[in-house]
Amino acid sequence: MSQATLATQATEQDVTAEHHPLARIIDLERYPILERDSDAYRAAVEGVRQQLRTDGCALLSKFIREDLIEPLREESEALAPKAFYSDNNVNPYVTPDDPSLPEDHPARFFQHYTNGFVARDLIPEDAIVQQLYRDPDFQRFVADCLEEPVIYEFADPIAGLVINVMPDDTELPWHFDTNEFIVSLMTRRPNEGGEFQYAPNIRRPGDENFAAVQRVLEGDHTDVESLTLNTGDLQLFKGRYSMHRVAAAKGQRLCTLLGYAKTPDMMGSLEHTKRIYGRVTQQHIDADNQRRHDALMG
Ligand SMILES: O=C(O)CCC(=O)C(=O)O
Ligand SMILES: [Fe+2]
Repeated sequence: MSQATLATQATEQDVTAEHHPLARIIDLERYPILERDSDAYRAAVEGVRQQLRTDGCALLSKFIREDLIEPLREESEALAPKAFYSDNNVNPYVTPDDPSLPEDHPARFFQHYTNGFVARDLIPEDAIVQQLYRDPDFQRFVADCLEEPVIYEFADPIAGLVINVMPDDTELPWHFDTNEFIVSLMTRRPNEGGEFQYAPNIRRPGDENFAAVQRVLEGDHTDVESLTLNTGDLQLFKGRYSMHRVAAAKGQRLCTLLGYAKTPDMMGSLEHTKRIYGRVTQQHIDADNQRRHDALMG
C-alpha cells in the first residue's frame, strides 16, 4: 500500500472520530473506545477486565474530557433539585425485617437512607449524561469490559439513568445492589469525604458469608477498599457481590448511575418504582398487567 493511500485512510479515520458525538464527551486519547480493532482499545478493555476480575470494581479516571468537566457538573447541579427523596430504613439486602432471625443478624441491621434520585425522564434528551448513556459505541465498550456479548438500556422510562443526589453531610449506608453491575459517573465530587467504600466479593452465589458482612457492619474495615472519585471519573462495579457504601461527605455529592441489563425488557415493579421515585408511569402499569395475575405459583 502506498504512503498516499495510508495518509488518506488515516485522515478519513480521524475525521470520522472527530465527528462522532462521543468525541466531544470522552477523552478518546486516554480511552480510544471508537477504535475497536486497535491494540490500544484491547489494552484499555483488558485493563478494566483485570480490575473487575480482581475486586469487582474498575476506575476509569479522567474519562470525561477536561473541557467538559465544568459543563457536566453544572448540568447535574441544575437537575439535582428534581430529585425524589424516599426516607427509608433498609437492611444491606434491601429485604423486609425477619423477626425469626437473631437480633444481631446482618439482615436485621437497618440503616437510614437519605439520598434522592433524579429520574431519567426528568433529564433532558440532550444532556451530556443522556448522550453517553444512549451511545451504541459506549455501550459496546462497557459490554466488552464486562465480558458480556451485549448490554441493553433499561426499558423502564424512569430508572436506568438516574442522578444519585446526596445532600451535604449525608452518607449512603452499606448495601448490596439488585443489579449485577452498574456504571457510575461522578458528576459532582463533594468538597470533602464521600469516598466509595466496598468489601470486594464478600459474598458469592450460594454463600452469603454473614459473619464477614457482620464484621464490616460493626466497623471492621480490614478488607474494605476505599475509592475517591473526581468529577468526570467513570466506575464499573459489580455491586451484587461486593457490599458497599458512600462515606459521609461535606458538600453535595452527585453521581450519575448508568444502569444496563442483559435483556431488553428491564422494567421496575410498581411497588419498587413508587417507593424510590414517588410515582409510576403508564408503562409500569402496562408491564404489571402483562405479568400473570392467576395467583398460581411459578
Ligand atoms: O453514588 C454512588 O457512588 C453509588 C450509589 C449506590 O451504590 C446505589 O445507588 O446503589
Ligand atoms: Fe449500590
